Amino acid sequence: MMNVAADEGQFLSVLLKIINGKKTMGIGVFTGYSLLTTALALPEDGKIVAIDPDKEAYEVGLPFIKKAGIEHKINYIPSDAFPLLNDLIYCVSAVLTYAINDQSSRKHTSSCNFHCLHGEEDTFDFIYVDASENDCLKFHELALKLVKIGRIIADDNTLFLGSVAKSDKEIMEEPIRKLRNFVIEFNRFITADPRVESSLLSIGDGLTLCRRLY
Ligand SMILES: C[S@@+](CC[C@H](N)C(=O)[O-])C[C@H]1O[C@@H](n2cnc3c(N)ncnc32)[C@H](O)[C@@H]1O
Repeated sequence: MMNVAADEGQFLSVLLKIINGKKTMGIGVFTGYSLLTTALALPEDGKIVAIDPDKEAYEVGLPFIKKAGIEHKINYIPSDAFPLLNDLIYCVSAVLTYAINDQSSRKHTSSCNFHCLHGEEDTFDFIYVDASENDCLKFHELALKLVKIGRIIADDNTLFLGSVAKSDKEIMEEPIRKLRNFVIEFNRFITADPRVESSLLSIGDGLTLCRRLY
C-alpha cells in the first residue's frame, strides 16, 4: 500500500508544472523544502503565499531559496494560517497587498476585516496543506473557498506514517494514536465530499489531491 521512498518535493514540482498555475499557497513551511520545489516549478511571474508562524525555521532555509533565485516568487507570511486565511477569504485584495509589500502594510492586515467589504474567493490555482494533523479538516474547508473550481488542493500526511491502516493495538506511540484519528476522519470525509474529486497517493507520508468540482 505504501511507498514512502518517493520524493514528495519532486512530485509537487511536476504537479505544479502540469497545473501550470500562477497563484499558489503553502500552509506549513517549516524550513521550506516543499516551498523550494514548488517555487522552482512556478513560472517567473508566479507567486506562492507561504504561511507559517515559525519564522526561525523559515530563516534556516532562506539562504537556499535565495541561492536558487526564487525569492521574488515567495510571499512568506509569519502567521498562524487560520486568521490569515479568513482575511484572505473575506478581504483577499488587502492581504495580498500585505503579502507582496510585506513589512509596509503589515498593520493593515490586522484590521482589514473591518475595512474591506469584498472578498476574493476562488482565485488560487494550487494550495498545499502541510500543517497540523488535528486541523486538517478546518484547513480543507478554508482552502476550498480559496481555490478556483477545477484546481487543486494537496493535503499532506494522509497516510500518517502508515498509522491510518493499523489497529489501535498496533500503534504504541500515544501522540500518533491520538493524531491519526484526525487523519482517519479527514480521509473519510474527503472520500464522501461531493465538492471534490480526490485521490490518495502513496508518496512521502501520503498526499491527497483534491480537485474542486464546484
Ligand atoms: C511538517 S512541517 C511543514 C514541512 C514543510 N512543508 C516542508 O516541506 O519542509 C509543519 C509546519 O506547519 C506549521 N504549522 C502548524 N500549525 C500551523 C498553523 N495553524 N498555521 C500555519 N502553519 C502551521 C508548523 O510551524 C510547521 O513548521
